[in-house]
Amino acid sequence: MASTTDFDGLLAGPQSGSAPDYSRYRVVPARHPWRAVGTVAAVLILGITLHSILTNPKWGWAVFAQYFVSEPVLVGLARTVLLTVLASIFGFLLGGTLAFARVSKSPLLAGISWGYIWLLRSVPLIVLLLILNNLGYLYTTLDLGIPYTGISFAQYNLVEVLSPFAVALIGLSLNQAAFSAEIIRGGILSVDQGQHEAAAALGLSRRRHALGIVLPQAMRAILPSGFNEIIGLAKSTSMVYVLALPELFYTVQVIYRRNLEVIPLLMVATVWYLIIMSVLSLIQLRIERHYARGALRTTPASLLERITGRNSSRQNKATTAAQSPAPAARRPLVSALRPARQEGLIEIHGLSKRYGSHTVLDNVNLTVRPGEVTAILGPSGAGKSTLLRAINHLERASEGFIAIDGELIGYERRGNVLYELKEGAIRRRRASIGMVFQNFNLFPHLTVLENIIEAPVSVQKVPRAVALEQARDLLNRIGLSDKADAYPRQLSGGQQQRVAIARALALKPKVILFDEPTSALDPELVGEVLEVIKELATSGTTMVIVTHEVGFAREVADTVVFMENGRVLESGPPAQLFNAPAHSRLGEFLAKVL
Ligand SMILES: Nc1ncnc2c1ncn2[C@@H]1O[C@H](COP(=O)(O)OP(=O)(O)OP(=O)(O)O)[C@@H](O)[C@H]1O
Repeated sequence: MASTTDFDGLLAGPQSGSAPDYSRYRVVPARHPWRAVGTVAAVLILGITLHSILTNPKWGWAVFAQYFVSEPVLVGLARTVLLTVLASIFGFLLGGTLAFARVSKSPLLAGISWGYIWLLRSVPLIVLLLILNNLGYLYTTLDLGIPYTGISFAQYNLVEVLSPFAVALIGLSLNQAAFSAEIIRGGILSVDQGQHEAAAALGLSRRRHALGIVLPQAMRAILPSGFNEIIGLAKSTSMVYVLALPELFYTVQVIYRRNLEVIPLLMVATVWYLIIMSVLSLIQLRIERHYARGALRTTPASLLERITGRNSSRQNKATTAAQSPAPAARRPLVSALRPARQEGLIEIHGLSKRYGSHTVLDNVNLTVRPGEVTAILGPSGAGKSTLLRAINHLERASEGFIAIDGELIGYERRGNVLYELKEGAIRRRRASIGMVFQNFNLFPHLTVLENIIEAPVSVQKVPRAVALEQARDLLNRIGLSDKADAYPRQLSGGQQQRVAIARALALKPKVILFDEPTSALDPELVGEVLEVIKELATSGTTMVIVTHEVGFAREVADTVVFMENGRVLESGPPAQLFNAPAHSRLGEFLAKVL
C-alpha cells in the first residue's frame, strides 16, 4: 500500500513545479474481506449439502444409475426434446407473424393478432390440451376443399390425425405463439424510430426492413425473455401427461408407480431437465453474443476466449484494423457522383402540413433548381425538418404537391387524374433522393461497408461485389478507408456522419437532403462533416440543407430560404439575405445567431 510519505510525494510534484515520478509507485488492488467470507460460507454449505445427498442411502443412487439411461427414460427424453424444439420453432414463427401483424398499420391484422393473444393467454395450457384432445368428438372428419360447395380434395379421420403427440405439439405451439408474440413485439418496439426512418429513406423493401434491419436489433431485447419462454416450455411439456403421452416426466411416473422408488426416479427426471436447461443456456449465450455485434463498442469475450485469454471476435478485429497504417491516397469526392446533368429540379406548390389543428407547414411554395445548393434557416419549430421530410415523403402532405424532375412525390399523374402511389412505388422513387439525418441513423448491427452497400444491393440490385468496390471507393474519398470493417458505435460522431453521407451517396441520388447534419456533433467534429458537404456542393448534385450553421450557409449555398411558423418568409442568394434582409424577422434572427 502507498505509504503516507509516498502520497505526500505524489502531491508534492505539481506543487513544486516538477511532475512526480509515477513509475515508482506500486498499485495494490482493493481487497474485499467480506466477499471472501461469503465465498467460503457458500462453498461450505454446498459441500455439506452434496455430502449429505451423496452419502444418504435413502436417495437411492443405485436405482438412479439403473434408470438414468434406460430405454424407456431415453425414449421419454427424446419426446420431451422433440416437443420442445418443434413447439419453440412453430411457436416463434407464428409468434413473429402475430407480432408483425400487431404493429402493422392494418387495424384488421392488428385486431386479429390482439384477439389471438388475448384468447390464448387467457386459456390455461392444460385446458387447451384437453379441448384439442376432444376435437375428434366435435368434428369426426377433416375436409380439405372449398367450403359450402361440396368440393373436397382430401378427407381425414380427425381422431386418427390428432394423435397424442400431434395434440401436444399443436397445443404447446399455439400457447407458445401467444407469449412469444408479445416478447417479439417488445423487441420490435425497442428499436429506435430513426432506424425505421433510415430504412424508409433508403427505399428498403418491407421484408428487408423487417428482417434485415428491425429484427436483428430487436433480438437483443427478445433473447433473454425468449429463452425464458423456451425453458418454461421445456418444463411445460410435462403437462402433456394429461394426454397419456409418455414424455420424460410421464415415463418416470409410470416406473415409480410400479417399483415405488419415487425419489430416485424423480432425480432421474430432474437431472435430465438440468441437462436440457444447461444446453439451452449455452445456446442462449452463443446467440446473444452473435446479436451483440455492433451494440457495444467492444464485444465481451466468450467463455472460451476468457479461459484461453484470446479475443478473436470480428468486432475487435475491426478495432485493430482501425488502427492500421494510413490507407492509399484519398481521391476527390466529386468525381464519385453521377456526372453533372440537369437533374434534380425540386418544385413545391402550396404545401401544407397539419398535425390535428396545429399547422406546421402553411402554403409553402419553393423551387430548387438542378445542381443548386439550398440552405434552409429559421428558428426552432419553424417547420424546416418537416419540409425536408415531406420532400422525401417521410411526412405526407396535408395539401399541395412536391415534384422532382416533374415526377410527383407520392402520386402518379395520368391525364388529369392523380393516383396515389402504393408503398412499393414510393420506396422505388425514394432511391433517387438521398437523406442524411441529424442523428446519423446508421444501422448499428452492420459494419460501415455493410451500411453503405445495403441499399444498392437490396434496392437497386447492384451485384454485391460491385457494390463493395464502389463502397470502398466512397470510403476512400471521405477519408475512412481504414474503418470499413468497424461498427458505427466504434466511430466518432463526425466519422459516423461521414459514413451516413457515403451511404446516401451510394445510391447516386439526384437530390440529397441534409437534416441538421452537424447539430448532434461536438464543435470540434463539425468541421470535418462540413468539409465533405462543401466538396459535394461543387458536384452538381441538388442539395437541400437544413442547418443552424449560418457561416456555412453563406459560404456554400446558392440560395438561402428563411422560414418561420411554417412559412417561407424570404429566399434568395446569401449575399442578398445576409447583407440586406427584406423581412424584419430575418434581421432579428440574424442579429441573434451571428
Ligand atoms: N409528429 C408530430 N406531431 C405533432 N407535431 C409535430 C410532429 N412533428 C413535428 N411537429 C411540430 O411541428 C413543428 C415543426 O417541427 P420541425 O421539426 O419541422 O421544426 P424545425 O424547424 O425543424 O425545428 P428545429 O430547428 O428545432 O429542429 C414543431 O412545432 C413540432 O412540435
